[in-house]
Amino acid sequence: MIEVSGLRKTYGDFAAVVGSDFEIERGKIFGVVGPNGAGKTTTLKMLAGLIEPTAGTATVAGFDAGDPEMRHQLGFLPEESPLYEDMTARSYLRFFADLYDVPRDVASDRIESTLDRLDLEYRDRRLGDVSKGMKRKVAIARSLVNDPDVLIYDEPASGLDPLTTNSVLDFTEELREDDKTVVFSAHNLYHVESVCDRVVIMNEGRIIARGSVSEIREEHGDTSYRVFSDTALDGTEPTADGRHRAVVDTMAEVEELQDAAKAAGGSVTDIRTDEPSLESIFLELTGQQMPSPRTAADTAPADEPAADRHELEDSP
Ligand SMILES: Nc1ncnc2c1ncn2[C@@H]1O[C@H](COP(=O)(O)OP(=O)(O)OP(=O)(O)O)[C@@H](O)[C@H]1O
Repeated sequence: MIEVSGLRKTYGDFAAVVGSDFEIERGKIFGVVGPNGAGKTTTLKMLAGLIEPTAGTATVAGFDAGDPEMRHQLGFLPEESPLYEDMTARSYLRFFADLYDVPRDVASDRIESTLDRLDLEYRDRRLGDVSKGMKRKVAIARSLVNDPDVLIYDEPASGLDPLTTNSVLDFTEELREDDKTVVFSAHNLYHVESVCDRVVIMNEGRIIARGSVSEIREEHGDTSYRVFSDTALDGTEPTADGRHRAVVDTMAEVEELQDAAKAAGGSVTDIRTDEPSLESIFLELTGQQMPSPRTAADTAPADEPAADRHELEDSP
């Protein structure tokens, strides 16, 4: 559904996106994760045809990104989405449905069912008087008025309270059931962990990791195993409950301990796997702390871009 090859965007001698390659299948949810200034918005805007790549290609639903035909297949949610404050949710969404020439009765059903699924109250209240979370939900509903196949959401859950964040992420996940293809960006891995089929982690314009979150955990984190035996072995320490414990990094070492316990006339009684935390993976990959899960920390001001990105090996 989406194919990206060698996608690059430079501003003068500064590379916002250095050269991305990825593919997204129809009906999948794809996360673009990274700290401030990583190049997420630039990537998403190139996919949506809103900015032109310096090099490389992006194809969406068979069209070049930027082809006006592609726009009919696409719903885009910008990071900041100011709404017409004097309109109500209903009138605002009907207005956008008219712009897309959606027949009135179809639009009405679609809008009401989307707002039901988003659990949006106060549909006839002035948008200037509703909460930030409700505004975000209305902006999400707007992305769906033309029933597009592809949705591109820039930080859909950023800066929202935890309840609304969950509701927006759950809704995003549900779009898969409608066979929508969704690309969305987030500052941290928590926001994408349960929702995305695959993710790319970007830093300083580059994709630095890709796969499912569990694949990324496996590849980039240090899994360790706590092995408990009923016999003292080389490398074990006694525990308070009378057992003996060793901590090892590989399954081969676990097996060695099992063999050693057997040879000593005992056995391994328990093996616990300690998965690497998402924070440690993020820190290792990006050199930056991951913002706390689902908090307003997502709205923290952007860091300065790294200076060394000005020394481009791949300037046009
Ligand atoms: N029009 C522009 N001119 C110059 N530099 C730009 C422009 N747009 C973006 N940049 C720079 O490109 C880099 C990537 O920006 P981008 O908005 O894609 O990052 P991001 O990952 O979406 O960050 P955030 O999480 O803060 O939204 C940033 O350093 C930004 O300052």
